[in-house]
Amino acid sequence: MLNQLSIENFRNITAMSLSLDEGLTAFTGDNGAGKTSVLDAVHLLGTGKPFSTHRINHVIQRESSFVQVVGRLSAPAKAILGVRRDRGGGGEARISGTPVKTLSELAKAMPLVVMNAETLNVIRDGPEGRRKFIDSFVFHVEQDFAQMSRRYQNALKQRNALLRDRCSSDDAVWVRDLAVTGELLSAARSRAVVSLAKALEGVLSDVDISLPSWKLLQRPGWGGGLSLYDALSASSDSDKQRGFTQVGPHRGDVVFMVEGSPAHEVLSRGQMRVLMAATKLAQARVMRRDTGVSPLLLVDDVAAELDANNAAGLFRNMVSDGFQVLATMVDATGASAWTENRLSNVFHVEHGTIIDGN
Ligand SMILES: Nc1ncnc2c1ncn2[C@@H]1O[C@H](COP(=O)(O)OP(=O)(O)OP(=O)(O)O)[C@@H](O)[C@H]1O
Repeated sequence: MLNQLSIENFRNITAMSLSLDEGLTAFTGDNGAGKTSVLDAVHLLGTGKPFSTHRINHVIQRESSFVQVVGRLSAPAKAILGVRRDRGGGGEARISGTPVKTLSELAKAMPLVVMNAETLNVIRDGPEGRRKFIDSFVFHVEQDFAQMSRRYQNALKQRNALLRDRCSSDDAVWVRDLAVTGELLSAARSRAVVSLAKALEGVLSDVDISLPSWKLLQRPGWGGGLSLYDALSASSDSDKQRGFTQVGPHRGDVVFMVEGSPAHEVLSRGQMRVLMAATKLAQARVMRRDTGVSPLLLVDDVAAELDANNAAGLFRNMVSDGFQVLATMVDATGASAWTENRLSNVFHVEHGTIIDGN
């Protein structure tokens, strides 16, 4: 659990220090007050990167040369996490004073699940967001996934560089590496999809969301019942002509099917967001079950994306499941009722400052 948080120079937050509790903590305030920035700063602390942008300079406060976030954890182990990023590109991340070797150490120390407009719209948006979603989930539940994924991405980069430079005669070693690591990645995604679908059934019934008959499917990124090695060989001439690798898990997808069709053809936008919010809660449940560590839920303005009943059901379940939840909302009138008065704190934010907490 995250007990204490200090943020320096993050967007419009010059300096903020907070004590946090278990259960639901709400950040309220007007548009542009700095609510999302608090959650995004926690994301920087847990992953080394903000969720709002790929460019760290965009979140470093104007006129400042660095951003820094420090958090004190009481569980799964007592630890102090600290991340500092500099405008010039430098920075460091530490866990209890020791510099981390890879940012994934932060994610293991403080696993996060993010629900925001971007993550709730992945069913409607392109496959890249869905791959990112499933991979960030697999990363937590499968030990070797990060290493395997890095090896696959490296082989892909090397082979694509050869294909681009028309030197593909030398690509055999990379094709073998792609085939081996790609099959393993795909199998890991497949296992994740099965456990996610099972947990999602539970969430839908707990929250009382009814959907027409649905399935969650993994598309591996190559077809025809071939091994990846055979698919890469079959696509080799075409890859050489086009200058890039056209088959493999980097072209895979995770698709919700509803009544036999892709969900985005059948469901309303709101229904897709509800389904995805439920899927994120399912993800949190599986992460806790499989790793023994409760993820921290960052829930950004989700009440605005869902109808009152579904929002109430989801928040009630997040809290009764025992997750620590940090959520932004314009005001907290609904939140207290949703959580049956177990709202642990409300911080009112104005101009990047907490002006009221209770
Ligand atoms: N690099 C920066 N330096 C200073 N201020 C910034 C920087 N980047 C963004 N801001 C400002 O930070 C403020 C905080 O935005 P944030 O998204 O946290 O607001 P919010 O309270 O979540 O609002 P909303 O309800 O509209 O989502 C915005 O007013 C934005 O203009």
